[in-house]
Amino acid sequence: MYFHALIPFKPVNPKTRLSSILTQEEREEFARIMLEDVILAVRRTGCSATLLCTSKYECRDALVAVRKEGLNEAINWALPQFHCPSLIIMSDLPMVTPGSLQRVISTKADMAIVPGLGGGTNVIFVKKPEKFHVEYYGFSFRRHLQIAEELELTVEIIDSMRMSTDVDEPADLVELMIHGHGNAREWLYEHGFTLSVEEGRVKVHRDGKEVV
Ligand SMILES: Nc1nc2c(ncn2[C@@H]2O[C@H](COP(=O)(O)OP(=O)(O)OP(=O)(O)O)[C@@H](O)[C@H]2O)c(=O)[nH]1
Ligand SMILES: C[C@H](OP(=O)(O)O)C(=O)O
Repeated sequence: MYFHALIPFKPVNPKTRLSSILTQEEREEFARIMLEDVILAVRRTGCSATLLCTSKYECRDALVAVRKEGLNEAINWALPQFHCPSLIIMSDLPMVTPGSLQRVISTKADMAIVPGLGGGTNVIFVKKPEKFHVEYYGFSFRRHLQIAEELELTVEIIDSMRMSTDVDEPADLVELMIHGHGNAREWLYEHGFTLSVEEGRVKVHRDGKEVV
């Protein structure tokens, strides 16, 4: 099946919730590397990708549309232009694999959705994107199910640790450092992050100092 992926991406000052452990320059580099891991997984499923970027961005492996409006507005601008099954996937899912995406795109339902940690939405696959719209932020997972119900779409909810773990908060690094496989995980180790076990709990250190 041919399908297309939309990946929203904020290249400048991204991942502010990681500001306590990464400088702005590091967050920009880390966000870019997570995005590259996501693009690689998407392309390995045979899918092409378009980035919806808030500012100018060079990418060899995807088309880039610069959209300065907010996340919802950018995606809702793009959706009606796609006349094939479409994937909307966040750029901060560096644990995603082609196999986990394959489960999403092979759904028999009209739509598949993967929740994010804390009520968000990490992946949506919709067979008729021109009819759909998104409402991210807050309890967006519930809102996207409501939108599907209003449109009378059948929905498959996909239970996947790899795709549900978006890297937002310092504590999310633990999962990436344990279960990651790509360049984002490598980047953390190369930049001095390590794991240790103290009093039965897994902790993250950077250059010997506990950060999580
Ligand atoms: N096109 C577009 N994408 C966005 C925008 N804000 C965030 N994104 C992307 O949307 C996805 C989810 O965003 P967040 O998890 O909130 O990422 P973030 O805004 O970089 O992180 P925080 O500053 O910690 O909230 C990521 O792929 C971001 O790169 C925006 O205003 N426009
Ligand atoms: C965009 C938002 O992401 P979060 O802020 O939960 O990472 C959401 O999934 O609705």
